[in-house]
Amino acid sequence: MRVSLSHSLRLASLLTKQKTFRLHHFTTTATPEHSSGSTRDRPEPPPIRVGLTDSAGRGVFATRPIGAGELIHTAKPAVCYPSLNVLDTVCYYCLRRISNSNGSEAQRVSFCSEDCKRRCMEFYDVETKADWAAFDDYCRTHDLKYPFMVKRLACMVISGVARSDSLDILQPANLTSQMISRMEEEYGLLRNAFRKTLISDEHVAYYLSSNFQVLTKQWYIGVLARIRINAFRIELAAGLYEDLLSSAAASVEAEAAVGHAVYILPSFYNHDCDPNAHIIWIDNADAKLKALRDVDEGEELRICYIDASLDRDARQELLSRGFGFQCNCNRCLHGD
Ligand SMILES: C[S@@+](CC[C@H](N)C(=O)[O-])C[C@H]1O[C@@H](n2cnc3c(N)ncnc32)[C@H](O)[C@@H]1O
Repeated sequence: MRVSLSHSLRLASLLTKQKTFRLHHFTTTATPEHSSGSTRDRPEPPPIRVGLTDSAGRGVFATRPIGAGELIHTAKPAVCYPSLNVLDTVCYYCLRRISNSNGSEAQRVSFCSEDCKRRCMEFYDVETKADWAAFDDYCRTHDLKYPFMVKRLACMVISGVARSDSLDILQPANLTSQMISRMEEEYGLLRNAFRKTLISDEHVAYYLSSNFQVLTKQWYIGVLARIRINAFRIELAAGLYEDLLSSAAASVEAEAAVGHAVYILPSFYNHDCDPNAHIIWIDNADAKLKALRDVDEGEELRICYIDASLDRDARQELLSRGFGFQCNCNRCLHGD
């Protein structure tokens, strides 16, 4: 299907806005081999465009032939959060593994570098001023991971380092009334966490007064609905996998998850059970999108959201339950 020009332009403008207001959190770079001469310092835009597909909403298309194994682009998370069981062994900001935890007893989180610490402090300051006991306890008891990302985003918004609408461009999940009720309960705990302690802090109170009112119940539910469909579980591949060409993300032998993250551009990649691209993480939450095979100009780039080695019924069940769609990729259509 041809993409309408007005749609492309509207999307391009939205993406441009996203880039400008969140440069710190959303950057992409093209493969370095394609920069040369005077443009060396200015990375070329990635060889892709976002457009409409026939049957899967928006998708990512190659704007030139892309070779197997080529790094298509990288992406920094819009928001990420470490898995609770590795809180003391990964960087609280970028999710890099750290062998010697440098978190103090009081702080209980660690950073891999001064740079990560500095970036994180922009919003971690706000986080530490609130009382998260009830919120954290609720999430742990109910084995919920995504609300921790909303908690971080809320702190980023209050601190002024992220906009409250920074995930609005992403597709939201359809929510049942049961899901909404639970989110409302979580939201109450989030509000209380801030209410309990922030008022006494002048510095935070200042940010709170200008940024907190946008963090409504609708905001919380909207963000979670987007995280639900677009969050990636991050498993760091060892360095030697950097040049691995032939395995889909789900089949890369990786260590256990270090956390979850949401990105902007990578969220536009649709799913295929026989994908031509994959997303990998080498050192930290920075995502690398790579071509798994030669891709023609104009071809849609798709990644695999799940374990591609599962049988058709299991894949369909997972995709329907987790993402709310019926996969009609060639593999599924041929019953493979
Ligand atoms: C991460 S988003 C991908 C981008 C999305 N198409 C959009 O417009 O923002 C995932 C959603 O895209 C759609 N999708 C992705 N892969 C699909 C597929 N193979 N078949 C049908 N829908 C698909 C589903 O609605 C799914 O919930």
